[in-house]
Amino acid sequence: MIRCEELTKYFNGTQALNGCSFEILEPTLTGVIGVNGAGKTTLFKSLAGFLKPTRGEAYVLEEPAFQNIVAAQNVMLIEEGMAFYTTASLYELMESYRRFYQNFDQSLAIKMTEYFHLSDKKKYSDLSKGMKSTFRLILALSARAPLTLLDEPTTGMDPGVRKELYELILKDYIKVPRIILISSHYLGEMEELLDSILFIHEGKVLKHDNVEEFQTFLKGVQGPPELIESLEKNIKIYDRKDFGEGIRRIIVESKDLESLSLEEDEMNNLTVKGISPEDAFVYLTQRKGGGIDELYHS
Ligand SMILES: Nc1ncnc2c1ncn2[C@@H]1O[C@H](COP(=O)(O)OP(=O)(O)OP(=O)(O)O)[C@@H](O)[C@H]1O
Repeated sequence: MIRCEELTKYFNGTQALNGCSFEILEPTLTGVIGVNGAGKTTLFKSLAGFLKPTRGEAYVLEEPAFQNIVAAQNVMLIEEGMAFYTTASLYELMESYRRFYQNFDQSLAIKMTEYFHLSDKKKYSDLSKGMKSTFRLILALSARAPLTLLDEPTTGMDPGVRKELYELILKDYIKVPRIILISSHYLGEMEELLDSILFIHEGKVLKHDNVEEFQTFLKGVQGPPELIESLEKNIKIYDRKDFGEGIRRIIVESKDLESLSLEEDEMNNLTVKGISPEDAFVYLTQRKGGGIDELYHS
């Protein structure tokens, strides 16, 4: 239902996407994660047909997305910088979206604005940052578009409202399953909501898998430095920390650890712990070198 084939986008020489390829054929609630500048917004804008690829293609319903009316009518993208008629009331904005999206659920939109105490007579420009995000999300869910792209949907919201909106997204998805992609820096908060994660790094897909895989594919292995050192020689290490007192911890891939087929006495000297997807994301993207400490070395 959506597919990117070697999608590449440069802005005046700046690489935003660089051979990004993946496909999603079934309804899903997928988190799109990546460090600042990884290319998430560019990917969303490409799928929404706003950006002409430099190379490759983004397809929605088998149609190339760029400036394609079929694609546009089936994609709803919300992002912080989206342009609204600033003088229009929330009611007028809802009306204009209702006219464009054939499945727009107006009664749901009205119920949601009432629930979040957003007067539909107010102008969008008069809303607070968090209220603007809430209203954009109301529009996005009410549109019931087959492809719903939520770019940082909880910007400016306090933790309580964020929690309610995650619940809202999940309820709405269960009611009307469709492809919903959510980019967010709050992976830890969203984890329960998602079924899959699309991990973008330097304009490419680094990993696209279900949440369970992200929860299990890295492990922390802790034990005496000599024993850990013997493991390090044979497998890829994502992180290493010496805690003193004869304890060292390394982060490795579960499959690599299994491939070592360690003896029982070796295993008894090691503590193996799971790594959350949020921490896995940090280990996979961390800069090489000494980290922040390095900045303070004279
Ligand atoms: N219109 C533009 N003109 C020039 N460069 C751009 C433009 N849009 C994006 N870029 C560049 O493309 C790269 C990817 O940006 P993008 O906004 O897609 O990243 P992102 O993953 O959404 O980042 P963030 O998490 O900070 O929102 C960045 O280096 C950015 O500076």
